[in-house]
Amino acid sequence: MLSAKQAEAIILNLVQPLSSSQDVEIVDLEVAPLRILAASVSSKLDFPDWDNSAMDGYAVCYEDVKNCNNEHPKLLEIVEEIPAGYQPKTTIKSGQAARIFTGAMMPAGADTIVIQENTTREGNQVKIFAAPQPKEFVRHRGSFYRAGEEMLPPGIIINAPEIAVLATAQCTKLPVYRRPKVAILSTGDELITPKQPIQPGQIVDSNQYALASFVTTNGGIPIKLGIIPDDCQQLIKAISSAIESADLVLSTGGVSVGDYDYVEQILAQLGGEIQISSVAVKPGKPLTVAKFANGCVYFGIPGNPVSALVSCWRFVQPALKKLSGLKDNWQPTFIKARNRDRLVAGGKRETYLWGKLHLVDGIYEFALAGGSHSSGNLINLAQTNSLAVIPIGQTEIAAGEQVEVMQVNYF
Ligand SMILES: Nc1nc2c(c(=O)[nH]1)N[C@H]1C(S)=C(S)[C@@H](COP(=O)(O)OP(=O)(O)OC[C@H]3O[C@@H](n4cnc5c(N)ncnc54)[C@H](O)[C@@H]3O)O[C@H]1N2
Ligand code: MOO
Ligand SMILES: [Mg+2]
Repeated sequence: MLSAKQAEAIILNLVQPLSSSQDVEIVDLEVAPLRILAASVSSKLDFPDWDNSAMDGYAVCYEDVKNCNNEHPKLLEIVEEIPAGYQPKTTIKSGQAARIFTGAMMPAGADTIVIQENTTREGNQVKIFAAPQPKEFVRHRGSFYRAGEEMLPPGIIINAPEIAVLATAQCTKLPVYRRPKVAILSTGDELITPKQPIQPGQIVDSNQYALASFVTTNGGIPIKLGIIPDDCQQLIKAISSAIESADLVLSTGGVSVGDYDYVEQILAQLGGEIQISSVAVKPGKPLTVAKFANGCVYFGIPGNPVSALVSCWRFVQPALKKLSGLKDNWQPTFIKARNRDRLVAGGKRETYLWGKLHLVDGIYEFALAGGSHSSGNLINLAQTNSLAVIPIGQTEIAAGEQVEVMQVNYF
């Protein structure tokens, strides 16, 4: 059986990023948060575009004030007042100063700012009590950014800092990758929607909702195709239409060895190349992955609700990230943590136990979710932010020992 790492590598190899020429839409800056930039952004202007003052004080010529101190203050004549947004008119000469405020343009002739705390004002004059450093508190033109250089590279997610940069570049419309389309279907005769009255033997299709939420919070568009009974003809119809309409397909159920588990044979029948039919992980063993000629990658995800979400976190999320145009950081984040509870595993498969990471005095601690760690128990999965990983061959990690933990992150 494939290891989790091998399966991850196969999956990342199967998925190709959206095209930076065809799969792009132009959006307004206001709706750009959490989208992925599809092209490099630059500006025709330097930043800052003119020398300006970083402090409230006086713009002076350094040579005039370089030797002054409390005993020998320097008296300068104030020839102009420069608030932010005002264009200075006067060139500062030796013996002169301009009153200036944070963010205001430096006047010609001056090269240094003296903060007002080191001065006293006497009418039209200012007394300087402390020598500044040469060019102190001047933000020089182009010192943060040179016109024409790349400001933002393609393939990054847009958050508040990037929005600030884009606004500064006056980039009010920008190219982002379209959101990946992810078709979702639940297979199983026993499934009903949360709105239907429940009969004995039936269970609510929670996977459809969980997976749609997972896709949305990972930047994709979920296309919910509903519940498909364990019937070959109906499955063939639903699966082939899913493959035609989406970049990725996620189905749950029907991938194990039961008499009604038809998904893998249907994928092969529809021309899919089966790349993975099981992975040595618990939960999630019967994960089935196929690639279709149109580029669509199909994930046949085990039906148990915990297996379904763990498979999404471990294997679908990297695929979705790569597909979406993100240039790196596709793989989950693994960290070391101190293990609060005793953890046990079967030893035959890499085991994922769900729980919460806490940061205590700068050290991560993993707290196992209470209750059953059955892959059918979705109740104690709520509030999970991480999965403890117990390697193959290991059956126990004692409380207090170090454990590797996979963080369950959203974009
Ligand atoms: N003899 C064996 N039996 C099983 C094996 C095995 O190796 N040998 N593997 C087990 C493992 S591990 C898993 S995981 C499951 C996977 O089963 P399937 O993917 O075929 O899923 P189903 O049989 O259709 O359903 C399993 C379970 O999950 C419930 N389910 C299904 N869909 C949903 C849904 N949309 N929402 C909520 N719950 C759902 C379903 O009712 C079943 O209880 O196979 C084991 N068996
Ligand atoms: O692999 Mo299954 O997901 O153990 O329950
Ligand atoms: Mg089954």
